[in-house]
Amino acid sequence: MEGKEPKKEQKRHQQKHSGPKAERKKIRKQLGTPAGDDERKRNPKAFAVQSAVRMAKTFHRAQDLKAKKHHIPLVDRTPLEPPPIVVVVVGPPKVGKSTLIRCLIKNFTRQKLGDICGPVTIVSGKKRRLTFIECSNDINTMIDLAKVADLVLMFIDASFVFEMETFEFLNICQVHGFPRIMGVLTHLDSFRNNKALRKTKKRLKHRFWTEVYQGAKLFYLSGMVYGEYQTQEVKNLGRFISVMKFRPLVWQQSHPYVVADRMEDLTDPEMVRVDPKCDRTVSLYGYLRGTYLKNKGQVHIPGVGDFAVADISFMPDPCTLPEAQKKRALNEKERLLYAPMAGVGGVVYDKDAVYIDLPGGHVNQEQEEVCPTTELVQSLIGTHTTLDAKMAAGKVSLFTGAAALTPGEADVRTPGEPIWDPETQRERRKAVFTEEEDDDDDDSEGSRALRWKEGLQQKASEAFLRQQRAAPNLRKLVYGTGNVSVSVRILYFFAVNFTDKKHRADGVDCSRFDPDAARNWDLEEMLDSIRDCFVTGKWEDDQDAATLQKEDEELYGDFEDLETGAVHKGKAGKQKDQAEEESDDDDDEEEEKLMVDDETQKNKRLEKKRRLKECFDTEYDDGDATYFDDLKEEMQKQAELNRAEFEEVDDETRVQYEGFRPGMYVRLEIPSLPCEFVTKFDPHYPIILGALGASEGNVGYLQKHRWHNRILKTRDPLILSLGWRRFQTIPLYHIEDHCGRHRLLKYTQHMHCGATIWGPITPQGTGFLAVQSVAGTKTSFRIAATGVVLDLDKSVTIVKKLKLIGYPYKIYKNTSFIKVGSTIYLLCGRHLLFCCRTG
Ligand SMILES: Nc1nc2c(ncn2[C@@H]2O[C@H](COP(=O)(O)OP(=O)(O)OP(=O)(O)O)[C@@H](O)[C@H]2O)c(=O)[nH]1
Repeated sequence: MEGKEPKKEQKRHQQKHSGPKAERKKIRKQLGTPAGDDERKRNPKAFAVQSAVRMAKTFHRAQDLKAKKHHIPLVDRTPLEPPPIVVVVVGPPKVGKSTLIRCLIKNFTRQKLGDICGPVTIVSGKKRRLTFIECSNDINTMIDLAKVADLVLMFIDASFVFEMETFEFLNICQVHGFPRIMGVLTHLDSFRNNKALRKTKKRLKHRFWTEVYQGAKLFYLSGMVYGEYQTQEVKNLGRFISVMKFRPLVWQQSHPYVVADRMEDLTDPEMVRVDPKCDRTVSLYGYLRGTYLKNKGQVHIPGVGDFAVADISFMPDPCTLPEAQKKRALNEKERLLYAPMAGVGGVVYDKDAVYIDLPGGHVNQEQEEVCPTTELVQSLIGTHTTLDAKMAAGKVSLFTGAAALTPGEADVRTPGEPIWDPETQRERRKAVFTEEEDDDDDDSEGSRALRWKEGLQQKASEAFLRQQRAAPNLRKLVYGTGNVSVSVRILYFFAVNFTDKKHRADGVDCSRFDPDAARNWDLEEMLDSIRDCFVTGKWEDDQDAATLQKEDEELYGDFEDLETGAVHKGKAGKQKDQAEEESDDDDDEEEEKLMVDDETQKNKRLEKKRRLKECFDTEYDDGDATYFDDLKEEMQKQAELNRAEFEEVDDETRVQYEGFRPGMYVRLEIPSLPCEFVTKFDPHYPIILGALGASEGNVGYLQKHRWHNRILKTRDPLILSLGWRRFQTIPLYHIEDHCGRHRLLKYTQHMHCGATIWGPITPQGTGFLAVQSVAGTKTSFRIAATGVVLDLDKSVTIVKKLKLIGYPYKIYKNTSFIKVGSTIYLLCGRHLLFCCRTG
């Protein structure tokens, strides 16, 4: 048998079809018992509670998470044809906002759009339309757009990490209801090192999660190809947006509002010629959102004011959803794009104007190729700063890898101060966190080198213990444990204490085999000597195993099932009964009768119980449904009923009954708007029309934002954003005393305090925020305070501390009259009215 042995084919595994194991498997398959269950039964110790404290903690945590998910179900008022979803694209300047909007529009509609000017509406799918709005870094724009956003795409420049704009917008969102927020990381191609990229991604993701919620989506845009983001990444992002679900926000659901995407000046040109500053009549167009809007109401335009609407009418939808329910994707004709402010609208013919969209007219002109001859001229035109400014902005790096220093900041730059970016020619406001330094592994290298010396003694004792446990005890192995007791005291190292020295000296060497000591187990005496060592033996004189077992049976053998009334007898009991039975042969028949009676009674009882349980189940248990589900179902039914009521009626009649419903494309005519609205019109600023009520006194509750680096002073004007409005007001800060009175504060302190302001009536519980100035982006963190409306009251009593010096005029028992100037004050004994200091 040399050399090549024919290759044996491996025997394949044969599945067992019979035997106990196969039977067990079959039963498990039939019952559908999960494998874990079986393991739990087989090895109960492994699954037993190890620590009651940890168990309690885990349980509490699970319950907390469960309870957090519960919320009062909100009525779904989304109309059958909902308005386009407002996607607000936010981020610091030059982070890539316009580029992404352009890419997304191209992805959905196959059209190129040059300048992103005003809202851009597109049909993104069979049932969804999207309105993209780019948010500039003006605080007013940020505040207004946070109120109407359904989805926020938050851009973060990974090469520069977080900037103040991001946190400002997040803070605004927290106050005005929290829309869905998705992070987008750009400039990832600026990382040369893969490890640094991975670390940055991770760090930014966790920081983002802290601000938004754990697990919030963060998209990575890994680089650009020919001035655009990678097609596949844009496609994925687009897909994500098209299927995203939104939770209705309370403020948005309860207020009708329009984000205007078109504006027409209807003022008579003759009037403008005569008086260029005359009030203008303007018509604004947009999708109605939120809830139903009645004709001829009042609307507020943030930044402009309150205006009565002269006329509202609905128009044909310029960006209609596909009519028939389709199974496949949209065809080219259905991929609509509507952006009148950017000059795209197809053919629009209505009351105010006729628009004819010329295809290709809006194609990005900037992206034309730059030929080498014009490159120099182009670069000269593109220069925004002089050489001096560039020199001043230049940076020097003293050591390789060290942070670059500008001339001015060589020694005085504090964290959080604006940083000049010569590439983008702008100041960037980096957000600095204290914990970031802890995370930074590279920085803490030196300190880590010294840290190993901490707690040396404890570490040594732990290591010794570990070693002791792990190493096999050779003494035990060789000499056995029989006659030597060793105690090691751990606290004092190596203080081994042999307590049984004498015993040990006389001990038998168990390492040797002693043939004399071998016992002959065939002898009866030898067996007798160990007979009582077992369970069945007689351990002690008065404790025989057999008698003990008997006693146990007598004690615990009998028991009565209190539910069914049946009596179970132990073995001993039964034997006793048998003896009795034998003696009472005559009563047998009677007993049989009784037994039958017992049986029928038991059955009756069981039947009664079963019926009661059924009744209980039908009343309280509705399968797996809970109260929450019932509530939701009820709301759903009501919503369907409401929808069905006007389903057959045409839009004209319907509008008269229920008002304009959300999702309609409406035109609002507003007379007497200030002329600046038209003359200074900039489509990059959003125009929002929000419906509202009347003005009155208003009291708010306020806390200074911990990031704002100045304290707020009573009577210093503050700009508040409350409801739809932004307005300037003079707050009075106060704090509640132990006796319930409001004491005036000169300055806000680093804690919660009350603020009384004069402002428009807004429902209690509405959030608001305050800024000291809306101009520019100079200050580090612009949001001065955030809070919530606590109370609506015209008259509030705020007391102020007064310091008066006077002399006792008269003293009567516990009361003193003090004279300050010509006024006499009453001073009670218990200092209820005043605090008195004598001296
Ligand atoms: N290398 C690189 N460049 C990018 C990336 N994203 C954007 N850019 C470039 O950054 C520049 C600014 O992009 P924009 O889309 O205009 O940025 P923006 O946020 O709209 O800027 P503003 O409208 O001025 O606030 C463009 O030249 C882009 O090519 C990126 O991920 N990597």
